[in-house]
Amino acid sequence: MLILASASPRRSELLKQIDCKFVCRPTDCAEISPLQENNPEELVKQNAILKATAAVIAENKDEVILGADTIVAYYGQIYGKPKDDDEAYFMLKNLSGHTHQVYTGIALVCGEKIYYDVAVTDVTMKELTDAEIHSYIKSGEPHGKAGAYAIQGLASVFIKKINGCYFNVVGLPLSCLYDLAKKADVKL
Ligand SMILES: Cc1cn([C@H]2C[C@H](O)[C@@H](COP(=O)(O)OP(=O)(O)OP(=O)(O)O)O2)c(=O)[nH]c1=O
Repeated sequence: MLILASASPRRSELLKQIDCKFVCRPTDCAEISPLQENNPEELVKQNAILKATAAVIAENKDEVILGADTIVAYYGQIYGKPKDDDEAYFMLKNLSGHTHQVYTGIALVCGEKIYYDVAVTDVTMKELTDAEIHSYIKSGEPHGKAGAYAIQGLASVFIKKINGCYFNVVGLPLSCLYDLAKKADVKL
């Protein structure tokens, strides 16, 4: 049985999209912050592993547990989920008119073994006016999204170009997960 160690509705939706049977088991584990680890690839890898291992139940040894973590990286800065509207404004103002990277780490815990991988996608955002940013923040969509936007939502009209996996940006790089599951000999 696959366990999704996540509260993200996006991750659930993406797993359903590939007809995967799973159960959600979100945890409240302490994550590593960008202040502790400023390498984006390392940060999402470690947090994906932390989330997956936190969901392990010792007696259920045959479970396979999936954890994931998504962040936005722009010019040496790492943006997670904005804590309030001001931080959302700061992130969107900086991302406006530029190309940034979205990193998602995925980890599969299978008994004693841990398999992991990291996907990265370049996303180019249009130049946004202050009015556009404020009206977008008012929609509430930035809340709970790394980098304060959702490519799959209202922010889709702000996206000029992407290079890499779209599903990675939404929170779960599906082709990367497929390859990792094959490596781990797990059926999705
Ligand atoms: C950039 C971007 C991020 N996101 C979301 C995906 C993730 O849910 C979220 C990043 O936060 P995460 O900390 O990766 O995940 P989460 O807190 O939502 O869920 P959990 O830790 O329980 O697994 O940002 C989008 O939905 N669309 C986007 O375009």
